[in-house]
Amino acid sequence: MGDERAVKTLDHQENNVARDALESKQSFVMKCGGSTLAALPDSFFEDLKQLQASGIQPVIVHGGGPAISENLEKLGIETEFVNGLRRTTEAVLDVVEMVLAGSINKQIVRRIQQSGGRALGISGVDGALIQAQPVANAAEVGWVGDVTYVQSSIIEGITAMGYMPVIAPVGVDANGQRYNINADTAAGAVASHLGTDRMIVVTDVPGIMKEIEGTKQVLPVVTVQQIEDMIASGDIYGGMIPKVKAAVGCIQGDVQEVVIVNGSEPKVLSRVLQGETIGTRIVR
Ligand SMILES: Nc1ncnc2c1ncn2[C@@H]1O[C@H](COP(=O)(O)OP(=O)(O)O)[C@@H](O)[C@H]1O
Ligand SMILES: CC(=O)N[C@@H](CCC(=O)OP(=O)(O)O)C(=O)O
Repeated sequence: MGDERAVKTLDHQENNVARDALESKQSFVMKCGGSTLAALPDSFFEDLKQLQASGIQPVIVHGGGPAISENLEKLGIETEFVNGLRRTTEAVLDVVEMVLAGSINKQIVRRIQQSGGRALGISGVDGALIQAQPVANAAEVGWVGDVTYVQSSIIEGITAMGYMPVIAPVGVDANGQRYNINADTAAGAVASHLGTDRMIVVTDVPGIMKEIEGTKQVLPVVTVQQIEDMIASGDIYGGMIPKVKAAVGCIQGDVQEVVIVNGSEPKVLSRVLQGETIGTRIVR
């Protein structure tokens, strides 16, 4: 066998072709959180299918944090989060890949197919789709990755075949090392590299909320500055932090807006795409 470690670069070709093809059609990236996956009604997937049938190309990136935690617990493997990132040992990484690229990914693909849509599941490892490097605080969190590149020609290939890609957020580097990537971070990177106009983040709350005069209200629009202030004040905390950070990261590029919505709202995706005021829009 040759020295596999000598192969240091991963494929970076043809992304411009992919971008041109996707830009000629309306596409959007949808991130679907583990908090909401099981509760998503059939009507959510029917809406997705209708969008696909009308020629819009959805690209899905999913999470699955609660299912990972459940499986780790069953196996007696300890888990903890450091600033929203799961401390990922080799043993945790095995379970992360098994759950995200296996059961959760296939569950979503099956639900889309049941609604009559066409979906193809893939993880960030396949075709080196999501290329990653260790996060800055890897000494603390272990095998957690930051995205360095997204091989978007693979996404274009899948959509050109008439399927919507369903992507599990596991990354890979040139040495074949796998990384656990926060799903919001992965979705933001996919949206940025594809250059889609919009990313829709589907979660279990109706948007970014703030207490105003004693009542919790959904903010219809927030700017990057407001997000920074709300993180500093503690109004945005926990699982909302990686979402807003991913949003801020991608709206600094080609992505025009990121919308955070509750997946149980009827026809939420098509309503966002039609420009209805729903959830929270994050704008520059
Ligand atoms: N300002 C905020 N507005 C709404 N939700 C918030 C806010 N700050 C923190 N959160 C929390 O973020 C959670 C969503 O993040 P998370 O549980 O990680 O969802 P997902 O699995 O969809 O990624 C909400 O359920 C809520 O507890
Ligand atoms: C590094 C890191 O924390 N990765 C996440 C990946 C899954 C995820 O992000 O799922 P949600 O979108 O459901 O939270 C984890 O291990 O839980």
